[in-house]
Amino acid sequence: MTEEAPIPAVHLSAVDKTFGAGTSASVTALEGIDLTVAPGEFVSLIGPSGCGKSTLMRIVADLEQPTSGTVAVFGKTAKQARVDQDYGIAFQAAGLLPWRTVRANIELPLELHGTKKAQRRARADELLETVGLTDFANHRPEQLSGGMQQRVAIARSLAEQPRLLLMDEPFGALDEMTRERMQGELLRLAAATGCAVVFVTHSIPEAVYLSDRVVVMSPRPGRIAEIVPVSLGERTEDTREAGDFFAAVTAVREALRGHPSDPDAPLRGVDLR
Ligand SMILES: Nc1ncnc2c1ncn2[C@@H]1O[C@H](COP(=O)(O)OP(=O)(O)OP(=O)(O)O)[C@@H](O)[C@H]1O
Repeated sequence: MTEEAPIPAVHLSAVDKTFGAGTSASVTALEGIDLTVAPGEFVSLIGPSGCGKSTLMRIVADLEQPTSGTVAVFGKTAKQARVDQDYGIAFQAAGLLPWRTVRANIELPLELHGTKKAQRRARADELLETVGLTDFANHRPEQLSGGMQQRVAIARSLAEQPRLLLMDEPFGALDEMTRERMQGELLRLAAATGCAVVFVTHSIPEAVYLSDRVVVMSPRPGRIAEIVPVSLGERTEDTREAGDFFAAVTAVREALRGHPSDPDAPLRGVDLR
């Protein structure tokens, strides 16, 4: 008996997106995107500024509609998946409510879905501990550093234990040390909950460190130029120093440049460090 393939976390087929179609200001942001993300898989999107990474994430999150093509999230329409809270979102700007405490921000998605107070509190305590902010539960976002605010946003995105996390440059505002620590924490959380992650970044090493596959996009109109598989096994302190790690970084860099023989090709908006 053959085993049936599990329903993908995300399945995009022939997705195009044109903003302002039919006007003189028409912009084709995405063209012919085919992408499947398996349950529990970690996939990063990387590409030059304006290549449509955020647009792609917004389409999966049902915040934007494709001009053509189909989108399925756990086999459902993007809209149904949103209604069913199948995914958590942590996008660039932390998007916290300034008048709510850290705890109340983390509890918000649970509150909106009618979770009882005691359960909300218990879940928030757990998440505060996970992101190392227990001592700041009663602070307001403005009393925290940018990195701490990002961690609150990540805790909030995990509140409902989603099977899928959509993260658009969540670590962009963090200093290097905090960023590396958060990368480790994210991998631990993803492994512990088994959730799939789609992650936008401008950093090649970050994409390689985190991902099972790195999706390299071409300049606008954004197409998938190449998908680079990363087989580094379990990440440890030493992973970033390993030869395999540098080989994968080089593979992504070359895919971004289009071909290896053109080292000076422009890579606007991509951090090569
Ligand atoms: N709401 C919108 N209306 C019109 N054009 C848009 C809209 N949103 C995005 N675009 C255009 O679509 C293209 C892709 O934008 P998008 O933000 O998805 O790129 P990105 O790869 O995430 O860029 P960056 O790396 O700089 O964040 C850009 O040319 C942008 O100007």
